[in-house]
Amino acid sequence: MGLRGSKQPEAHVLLLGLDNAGKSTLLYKLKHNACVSTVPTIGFNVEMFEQVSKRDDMATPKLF
Ligand SMILES: Nc1nc2c(ncn2[C@@H]2O[C@H](COP(=O)(O)OP(=O)(O)OP(=O)(O)O)[C@@H](O)[C@H]2O)c(=O)[nH]1
Ligand SMILES: [Mg+2]
Repeated sequence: MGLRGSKQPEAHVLLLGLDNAGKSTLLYKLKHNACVSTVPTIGFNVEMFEQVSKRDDMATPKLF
């Protein structure tokens, strides 16, 4: 892991919370770096991320 040419490690992340807690908003903010209008999710949302943001990018997250 971490060696040049080696495969990036994969992670599966489960985001849980109460109804209307902001799960979808957070998911799409992280995915698209944009604040999107949401409707209550029926079932669940699945998104794939190609690369995790660098630590510095996440140091001061601004959702709104
Ligand atoms: N003030 C404030 N409102 C937020 C924040 N995050 C989300 N919201 C609002 O909360 C409401 C619900 O957000 P969602 O992301 O749809 O919540 P959810 O957890 O996915 O809801 P369900 O899919 O019904 O479980 C929306 O009106 C958002 O705009 C936040 O950090 N601050
Ligand atoms: Mg939702």
